[in-house]
Amino acid sequence: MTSILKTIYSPQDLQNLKIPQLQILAQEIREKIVETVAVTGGHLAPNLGVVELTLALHRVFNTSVDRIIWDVGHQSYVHKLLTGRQSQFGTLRQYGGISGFPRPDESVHDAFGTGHSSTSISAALGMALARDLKGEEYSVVAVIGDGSMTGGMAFEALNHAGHLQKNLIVVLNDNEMSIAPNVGALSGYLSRLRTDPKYYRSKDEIADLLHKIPHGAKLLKVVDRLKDGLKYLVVPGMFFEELGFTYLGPVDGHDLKAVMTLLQQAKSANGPVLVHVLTQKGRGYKPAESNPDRFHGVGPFDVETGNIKKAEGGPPSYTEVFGKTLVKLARDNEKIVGITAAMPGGTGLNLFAKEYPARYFDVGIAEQHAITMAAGLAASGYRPVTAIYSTFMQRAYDQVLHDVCLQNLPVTFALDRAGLVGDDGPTHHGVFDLSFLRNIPNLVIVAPKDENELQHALHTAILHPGPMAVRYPRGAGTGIELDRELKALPLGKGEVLRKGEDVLLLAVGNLVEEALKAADALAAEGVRAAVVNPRFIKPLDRELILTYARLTRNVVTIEEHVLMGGFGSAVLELLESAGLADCKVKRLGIPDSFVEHGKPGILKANLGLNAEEIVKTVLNRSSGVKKEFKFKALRR
Ligand SMILES: Cc1ncc(C[n+]2csc(CCOP(=O)(O)OP(=O)(O)O)c2C)c(N)n1
Ligand SMILES: CC(=O)[C@@H](O)[C@H](O)COP(=O)(O)O
Ligand SMILES: [Mg+2]
Repeated sequence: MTSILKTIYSPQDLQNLKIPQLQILAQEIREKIVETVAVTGGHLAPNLGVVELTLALHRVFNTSVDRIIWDVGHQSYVHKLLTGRQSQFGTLRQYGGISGFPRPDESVHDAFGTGHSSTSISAALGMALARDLKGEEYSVVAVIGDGSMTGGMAFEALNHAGHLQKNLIVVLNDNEMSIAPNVGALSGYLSRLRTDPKYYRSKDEIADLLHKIPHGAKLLKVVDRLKDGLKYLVVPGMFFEELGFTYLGPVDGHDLKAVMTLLQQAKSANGPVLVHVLTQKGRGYKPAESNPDRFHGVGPFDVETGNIKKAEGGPPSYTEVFGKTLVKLARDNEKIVGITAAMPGGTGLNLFAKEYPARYFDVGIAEQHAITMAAGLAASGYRPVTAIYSTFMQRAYDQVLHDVCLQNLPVTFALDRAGLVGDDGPTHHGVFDLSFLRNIPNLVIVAPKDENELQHALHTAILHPGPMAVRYPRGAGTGIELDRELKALPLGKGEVLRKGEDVLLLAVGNLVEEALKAADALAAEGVRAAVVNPRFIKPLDRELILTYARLTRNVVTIEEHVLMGGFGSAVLELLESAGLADCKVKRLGIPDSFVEHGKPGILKANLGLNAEEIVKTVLNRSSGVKKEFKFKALRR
């Protein structure tokens, strides 16, 4: 049988397909996504759940003019397949290939860039306002998941949109899952809408009911004369109705015809409309259906078995070491509480949740709330540990500054995924935290060089009487043996790992290992490089850094972070304050541009952030001429 998918070059090609053909197409799309993501890795389960919804959206709306904004955007693969990117689909999330998120620079059909959650309704409202100001006509649709609907921004936008009464459609894709099962009162409410038969009573049923009771007919007339008639008695989705939205649904999100009908109604309605669509995460691929959490974002896997390909017996991830250490620490300290913003698995806090359910809080996708709630707990004698990815902490800047640091409260910020995360790309690289945290008084920042130092850093943070951020990267640790006993790291003290007089290599976190490799290679070239692990980014080990800066008069800073305001900048500030402004300094890091997606190894090499590039930098600087150099890893 010829493939229908192969005949789809643009959404226009969907218009003449009949429902049975669209259903076959849905099956082909699922197969394409499964076979591709099995190789590239990516957000499998979210996409399998929105196949029919995306087809229906493209049948009812024309994305050459209408705007669809995909919240988070991790569920946009179907949309990409339907909008001219089929031939590039195999390059999904690969270096130089198409992104795993919507990107207006990739296609005119991508109306808005996303990656961080709960932005879609605000962006859609902005577009609706612009449309009306310009006197244009098109539909604006925000597609948002039930998890993303727990984010504060989504509520702020619903509140404003309901007030403005602009034409705007919000499609709520309700699969009862965030990455893990969704949490919160709203989630409970949606579940009641889904399952409680009284919410389904039709207007006719209620009319029948009223006719059966004494004076019911009179009551019916009165109610019908009210502004919104029976709606106030019977309409499901009252919460959204009260916010000023017309609520449509719930509808089975895998019933193409029903979804198209409802979207059509939404399109012709006046004012803001919320369409409640029920979908199944992972739909159509058994391993993902039965384990949607595991298949939310997944690495390469075997299609037949669903087994995820993972290097056996490799070192534990930083995340795992963090999770296990927290469990260990919590055993002796009942004041420790763990907080996640909808990422129990990703942050390793699931381990803590299992051991200490009463001291564990998943707040939903609500980083700002998580931090201020932690401040409240800390102000009441607890030791909250908030485990939030570096990139998502960007959301909570003021909460960190105003609610925690200004009051010098003992909150630990466990910043996972600090550095280049790889395939998720610019929306997710954790390369800004040092710049935005370093300037906040009272805050201590530690960047452990390996997973052993991470466990000690976490212990130190919990003992510290004020706020402390511990930043560590995505993925596997170095494989170093973990000390059995946890020890407190002396605050603001670094360590000398290699003595040398010619150049000082100052690397942050996991790049210390690259600096050591570089020092080995430099020694073979006759260059004596000192390697210092600063460990604390704030406060810096002033004495140690200045001693070696005076000795070498030649400093190279290395960080997987933007150069502006980062660690290298802190070193420059230190040198200047000590009258060493004339010391030679080269800062290696990320220039003033966003880093694309790709494997971290490729990205780091491009940025000069591996041992080989560090050596080249040092040799070229000391000789003053570009010297040929063949890198050979010597030890380690
Ligand atoms: C601000 C922010 N915090 C956390 C995340 C990580 N994250 C990505 S998708 C997701 C769950 C989204 O759930 P939902 O919106 O229901 O989409 P589904 O995957 O269920 O389709 C989370 C927590 C994020 N992208 N942005
Ligand atoms: C879409 C999103 O924000 C998350 O699913 C993210 O991709 C998870 O990243 P990790 O794979 O690093 O946990
Ligand atoms: Mg969901």
